[in-house]
Amino acid sequence: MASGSGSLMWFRKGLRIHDNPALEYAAKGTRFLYPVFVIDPHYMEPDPNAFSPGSPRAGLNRIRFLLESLVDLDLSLKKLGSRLLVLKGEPSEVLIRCLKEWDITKLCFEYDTEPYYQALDLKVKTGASTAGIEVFSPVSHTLFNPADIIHKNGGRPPLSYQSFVKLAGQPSWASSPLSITLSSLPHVGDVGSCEISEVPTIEELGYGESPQDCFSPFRGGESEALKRLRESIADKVWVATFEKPKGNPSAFLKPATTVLSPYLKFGCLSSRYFYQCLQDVYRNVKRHTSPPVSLVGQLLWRDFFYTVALGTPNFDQMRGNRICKQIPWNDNDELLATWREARTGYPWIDAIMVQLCKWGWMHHLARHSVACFLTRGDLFVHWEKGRDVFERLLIDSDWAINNGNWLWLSCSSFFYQYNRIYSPISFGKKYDPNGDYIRHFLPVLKDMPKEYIYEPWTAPLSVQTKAKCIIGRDYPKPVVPHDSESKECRRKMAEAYTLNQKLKGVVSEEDLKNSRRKLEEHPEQEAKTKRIRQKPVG
Ligand SMILES: Cc1cc2nc3c(=O)[nH]c(=O)nc-3n(C[C@H](O)[C@H](O)[C@H](O)COP(=O)(O)OP(=O)(O)OC[C@H]3O[C@@H](n4cnc5c(N)ncnc54)[C@H](O)[C@@H]3O)c2cc1C
Repeated sequence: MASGSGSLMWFRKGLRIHDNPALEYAAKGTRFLYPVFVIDPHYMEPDPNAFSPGSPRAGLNRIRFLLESLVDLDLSLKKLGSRLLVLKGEPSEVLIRCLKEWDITKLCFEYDTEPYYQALDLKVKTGASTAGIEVFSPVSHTLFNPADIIHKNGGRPPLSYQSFVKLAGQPSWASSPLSITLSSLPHVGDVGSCEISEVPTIEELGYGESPQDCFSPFRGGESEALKRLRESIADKVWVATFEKPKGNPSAFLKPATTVLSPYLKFGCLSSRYFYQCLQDVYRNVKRHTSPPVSLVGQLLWRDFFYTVALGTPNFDQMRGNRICKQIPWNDNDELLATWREARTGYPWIDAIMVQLCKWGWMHHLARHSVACFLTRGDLFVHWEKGRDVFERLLIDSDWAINNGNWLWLSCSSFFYQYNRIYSPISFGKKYDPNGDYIRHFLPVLKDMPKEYIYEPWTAPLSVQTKAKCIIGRDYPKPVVPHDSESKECRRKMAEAYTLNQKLKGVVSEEDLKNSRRKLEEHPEQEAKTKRIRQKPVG
């Protein structure tokens, strides 16, 4: 048995010292404090069969970002007289063993709305409570408590941003300053026989040399988050005039938005602290933009999706999800692979997918473009498949926000104007006529003249030869012809919407099969699909 009673602070997200109510409570009135992070092999161990380096659930960039965040947290804890205890294994088993071994009387961790954590936390809470251990699990990942908003709305989540904002009002904590610094923490007690390690390196986790083409420019950790936040808010005019969706999705040397999403995802940055800093800027300028387009408006979008996700059973799938339109998406894995592997033949789409793979982050409108292209715009592939790719590769991958935005972009929920399709050619050209973004992420096209950079298959052979890029050999021809396929997608969406209306959201498997068959039996469409599979256009 270890040296006496103490508190255990279980870090999962919330990888920070500032504004961390669970950590503060854990540190209060205790002799020993055990700050713990459990490495779940399921999340971290390499998957040799994955299409790109990483584990089954996370790409290498996000694993690296997490490890960097843990190293930074450990350093901060050390400055306060403590350290991070890293353990490995199934988290609930590891935790319950530690609680016993260290004679813990108080267990603290941030409340999490994700289904994975809801199930895990229930196991841990039950184990701890049965042993008479106090459990403190405050809501501090979001501005509001999503459960409070659902309660205020009579037990159902608000389904529009406007109604969400109205219900939410001002956050209760906003009027008093948040706890930003801690001067010291209680020591770590005896760790007994528990196997503790330092934060592992990416190599120690079993990943070989990091491939050069998978290296995000964004470093993880609270220190980096606070630095980035300070830099973002230093330009008061920029903050005051911020308006989304305005902004250039192709800006990569200096992105048009804050790139704070991965830090918010892991809780290296408190969304509440971010919110207070923005309010401070607003107080010091004559006028500023407002939700939904302002920066505070972006944080409210985040809370909106957290609230709907918590209150919607099966939020992350089409089947059994009452807010999701039932659409007979195709399961064409070949089409999916061309999209995922940046082989669609549309440089704007492929460059974005390369940025996803290399950086794990892209601008919001770039995400719009590729999500629309995969689903209702061109390929008509199921949004859940695109969601999975984003979920694994984004460094800011966030269960509620990612699913919410895929539902949105595929016109399955929240947004229903399926006639408005992003052109994979003209949309990017509007922002970047020279195609610098494409040239950077797709160097094979770097010498293609600007007239052809968005449609290289239209370049005469002499131009392709001069640019050292023959279409169909060095870079693919378009996987589908956008003009006709987008028309076809609109037709399928119209048909699916009519069916959904008829069925009022209750669709049986049989109905779905029938509707899929109807679409496939359309002779005109069948002929076209065959033509496309055999011979890509261009
Ligand atoms: C298909 C698709 C999938 C997406 N998946 C994710 C995801 O997994 N994780 C994620 O954080 N964002 C996701 N987004 C939302 C958005 O694209 C990113 O939050 C944003 O681009 C992050 O960049 P930023 O931090 O510079 O944003 P900023 O514009 O600087 O906004 C500040 C913060 O507000 C929040 N925010 C901004 N836009 C949104 C939005 N539309 N919905 C919810 N919160 C928002 C983010 O936390 C962001 O960091 C997705 C968007 C699409 C279209």
